[in-house]
This record gives sequence, structure tokens and C-alpha cells, in this order.
Amino acid sequence: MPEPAQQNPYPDSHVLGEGPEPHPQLRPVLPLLGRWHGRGRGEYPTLEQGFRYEQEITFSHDGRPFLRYESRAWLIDESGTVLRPSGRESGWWRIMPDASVEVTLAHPTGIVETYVGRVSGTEIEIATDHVARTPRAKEVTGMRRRYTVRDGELTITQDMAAMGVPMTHHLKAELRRHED
Ligand code: HEM
Repeated sequence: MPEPAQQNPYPDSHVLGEGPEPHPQLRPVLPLLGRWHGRGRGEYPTLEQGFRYEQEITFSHDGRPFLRYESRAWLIDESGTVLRPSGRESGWWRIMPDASVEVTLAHPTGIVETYVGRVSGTEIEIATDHVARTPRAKEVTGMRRRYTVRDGELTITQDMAAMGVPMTHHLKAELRRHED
């Protein structure tokens, strides 16, 4: 029997020109590929005050028509001093031949979401199709996100329906691509 491969023959890549050739279906979302870092502000009607955060996101691919997605955020104060870890999520972005998008995301807070949406030019808009929650997760019932890439900057806005509040602004961040 042949020896098992020492290295995964299908590595992920987040850099164009390195690793596998991107699947042609990924063409409309190629500007998302990479590692991004930046800052944001958040609020919600149930919270006494707003907050600031830093966020790091990676979009990569293995040659098939989906992106692997990972995001980590941590809270900072007004002067940029790090306070504590905050939202994390990871998942998959399936890109269809008609530039529609299907996204699955899992959160450490006991929430799993599926989204549907579409890419139009430099903008991707997605909204939840389903939200599943473990018994003790907070009551999130819907989420809407917009990702815009312009001049090397990724802007993300997120609205949320949760805790009895209808779809309302929760987060906005601006990130820049890492050059590696
Ligand atoms: C960049 C990502 C995110 C950051 C930095 C963030 C930050 C925060 C902060 C600071 C709070 C206040 C409570 C606390 O101190 O933890 C909060 C509340 C909350 N967030 Fe987020 N969040 C993020 C993403 C999300 C996502 C993806 C969801 C839903 C899947 C979500 C759902 C909620 C809910 C339900 C609350 C509670 C509101 C309440 O208890 O009244 N957040 N968020």
C-alpha cells in the first residue's frame, strides 16, 4: 500500500498567484481574497453604550468554488488600548455561477447561520435564511451584512434582529488588506 501523503496536496491560498488556480466561479469575489485588518464601532438598542473593536479576517480558497472564511475581533478603548477578546466566527462562502452567494457561519456563542445573497460589482449583500441556536444561546433571529471592497479597503456593516429588537444596526468596520 502506498505511504500516505506527508503534506496536504490541496493547500488553501489567500494570495492570488500563489497556490491553486482560483475556480472561475470565484471571479466576482476575488477582491475579497487575503488577510484583512482594521477597526470598527458597534452598538445595539439593548446595550447601555457603544463599543470599539479591532477585527482580523481571512478569505482563502483551495481551487474549488467556495471561500473559507475566518474572523476574530477584540474590543479596544477610545485610545486603541486592547480590552478583551470579542466576536469570532468561521464558515464557508459558496459562489454560484449566477454570482449568487450561499454562506454558512458558526459562532462560539451557540449560533449557526445560513445566508443567501448576491455579488453586484464591488458589493456583496447577504441576509440570513436560517438561524439555529443551542439552548442557552442569545436570541438572535436574523442578520444582514454588506461587504464592500473599494481602493483596497473592505467595509463591513451588519444589522441584527435579536433580543426582541427588529433588524437594527450592530456593527460597522473598515479593514485594509495585509501585504502577505
Ligand atoms: C465583530 C464582531 C462582533 C463584535 C466585536 C461584537 C461585540 C459585541 C459587544 C461588545 C456586545 C455587548 C455585550 C458584550 O460586552 O459582549 C455585543 C452584544 C451582542 N452581540 Fe455582538 N459582536 C459581534 C458580532 C456579533 C454577531 C455575529 C452576532 C450574532 C450572531 C452578535 C450578537 C450579539 C448579541 C445577541 C448581543 C447581546 C445583546 C444583549 O445581550 O442585549 N454579535 N456584541
